[in-house]
Amino acid sequence: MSESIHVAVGIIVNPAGEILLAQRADHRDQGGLWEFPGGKVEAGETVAQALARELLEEVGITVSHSEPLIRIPHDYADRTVVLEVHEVRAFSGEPRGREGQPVRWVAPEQLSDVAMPAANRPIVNAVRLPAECLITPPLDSDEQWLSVLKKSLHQGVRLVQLRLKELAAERVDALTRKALALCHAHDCRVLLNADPQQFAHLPVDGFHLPAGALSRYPARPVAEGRWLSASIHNRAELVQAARLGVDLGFVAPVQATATHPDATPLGWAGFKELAAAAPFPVYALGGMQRHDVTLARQYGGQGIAGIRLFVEGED
Ligand SMILES: Nc1nc2c([nH]c(=O)n2[C@H]2C[C@H](O)[C@@H](COP(=O)(O)OP(=O)(O)OP(=O)(O)O)O2)c(=O)[nH]1
Ligand SMILES: [Mg+2]
Repeated sequence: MSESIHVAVGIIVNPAGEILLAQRADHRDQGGLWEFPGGKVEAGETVAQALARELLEEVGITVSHSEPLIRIPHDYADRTVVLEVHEVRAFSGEPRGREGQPVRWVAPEQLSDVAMPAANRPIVNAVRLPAECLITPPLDSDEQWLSVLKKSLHQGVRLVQLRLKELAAERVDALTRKALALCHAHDCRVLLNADPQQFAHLPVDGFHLPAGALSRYPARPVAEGRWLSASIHNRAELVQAARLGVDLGFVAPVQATATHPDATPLGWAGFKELAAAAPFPVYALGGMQRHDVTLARQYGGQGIAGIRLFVEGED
């Protein structure tokens, strides 16, 4: 295969939280589809430099600061691209299509309805997902479990993975419904760690699959429009998760953790390698503290996840 094409892609966010899209001209590859402005990284340029140059050329804005969001390798039939996606919130100038292309602002929740190149699906997921995810602790009592959830919601969590292992189906059902009522009142999305087919009737936002379950499904077991996430500990599981078309992954353990004392930590270097290869956003899991979010982003992750993230004084 020929060498991959590095592309600097800008998620330009306005003060209302909307994202700028531009339409590719019909005669170009991916013609007629909507894209995030950007273009090829030229020899000798950093991604940030290429992005600043492309955004000035294409939409007439001057970038003051950009932050890496996600890196997506993607094979098209005729070429391989690596999209280096940065978020741009600090810029001057009013964006306009300087090459005659139509541009428009779109709310993050509406991005999934726009026709975009295939490589953009994980980018849209990364834009829509928060930087922190709570995983619920082992269940001692319903009250204790729900109180951790409430406390975390008050601290701003916007994504929760409900872990209700080894419970009877009726208990999973009842607790999930209680958690959903709390979470949705706080605009927090809910992933249920349970069999997606068995619990398809629950109005959760998505399902989470443990790594050991990935090989059990011949195809994505969750309809489009609902999230699918997976636990990933190594390259082989990452490949399985990609085969199923998961939307997000939890890579673990990044650091030593009390819940899995026998597992060998990946370290940030191991996390970085898996994050770079993942064609979807990944959270760092295992021994995370809230301030690790900066490191996780730096190493190519979407952010951090953990059971004790929002409980003060613990890791
Ligand atoms: N800019 C941009 N490119 C994307 C997106 N999604 C996606 O698959 N691509 C692909 C399409 C192209 O093969 C490649 C980007 O190249 P480009 O055509 O924008 O490059 P460029 O601005 O430097 O244009 P040119 O001067 O080479 O014509 O990446 C996206 O959201 N934004
Ligand atoms: Mg371009």
